[in-house]
Amino acid sequence: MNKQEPVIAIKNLNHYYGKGALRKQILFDINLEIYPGEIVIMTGPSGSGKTTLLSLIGGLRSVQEGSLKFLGEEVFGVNQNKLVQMRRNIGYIFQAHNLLGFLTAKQNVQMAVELSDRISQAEAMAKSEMMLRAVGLEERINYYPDNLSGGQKQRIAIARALVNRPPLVLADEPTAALDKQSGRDVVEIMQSLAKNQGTTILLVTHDNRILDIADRIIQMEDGLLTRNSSNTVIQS
Ligand SMILES: Nc1ncnc2c1ncn2[C@@H]1O[C@H](COP(=O)(O)OP(=O)(O)OP(=O)(O)O)[C@@H](O)[C@H]1O
Repeated sequence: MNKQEPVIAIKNLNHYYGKGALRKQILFDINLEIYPGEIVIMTGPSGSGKTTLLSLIGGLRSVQEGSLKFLGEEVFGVNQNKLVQMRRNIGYIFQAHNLLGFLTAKQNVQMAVELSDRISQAEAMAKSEMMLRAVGLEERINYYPDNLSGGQKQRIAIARALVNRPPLVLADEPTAALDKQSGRDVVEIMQSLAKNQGTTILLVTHDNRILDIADRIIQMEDGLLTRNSSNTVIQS
């Protein structure tokens, strides 16, 4: 696997918040490579810099210092247009799943297809239905998010993130609001879809119960990457 070109290659990355006397370094000399098809889980205490690193990798913040390559292309120094283009190749799954309440499950997923592809509405609809079936929501495609459980909403968010088959999916605490079983279901769906599509997943979590789905676990502490090793948890 490591012979392939990395999806993400980070070298000597630093990041700061604030200006002047209030400027504070948050990330310190991060070095990290993530390869196609890998599932990487990032753990670490609150405030250690996980979300900051995830948002840099996701093109949601500009890189201030160091090198970050996405699919072989340098992200440091690029303009906002380039960042927007980069985001089209990334699926995002966040804790507050950001579904639009006035759209049904199917319309929420379909919107992501229509935004990124120049395909017909019929095709977009078919793709969305197929994806919602893949996450086990075939009975709920015409429901509005308000009438669905937390786990079901998170599954729509997964369908939306994966429907365009992006090379990279970023997930920030995708199970935080879910009970044990729903959390498990959600990550197993992500895992199997990712393995089928060859998608790379980087997932931030405090949830120790899902560590076994990772190929690799990395840990942040006080802005430093303190662990970067293959997962030794027995895979179920
Ligand atoms: N926009 C911001 N402006 C200033 N400081 C910030 C900003 N965002 C985060 N921070 C600070 O940067 C540090 C790292 O925050 P970050 O959200 O990356 O940590 P985290 O590991 O994701 O935490 P959590 O697990 O609680 O989400 C914290 O000390 C936080 O207070």
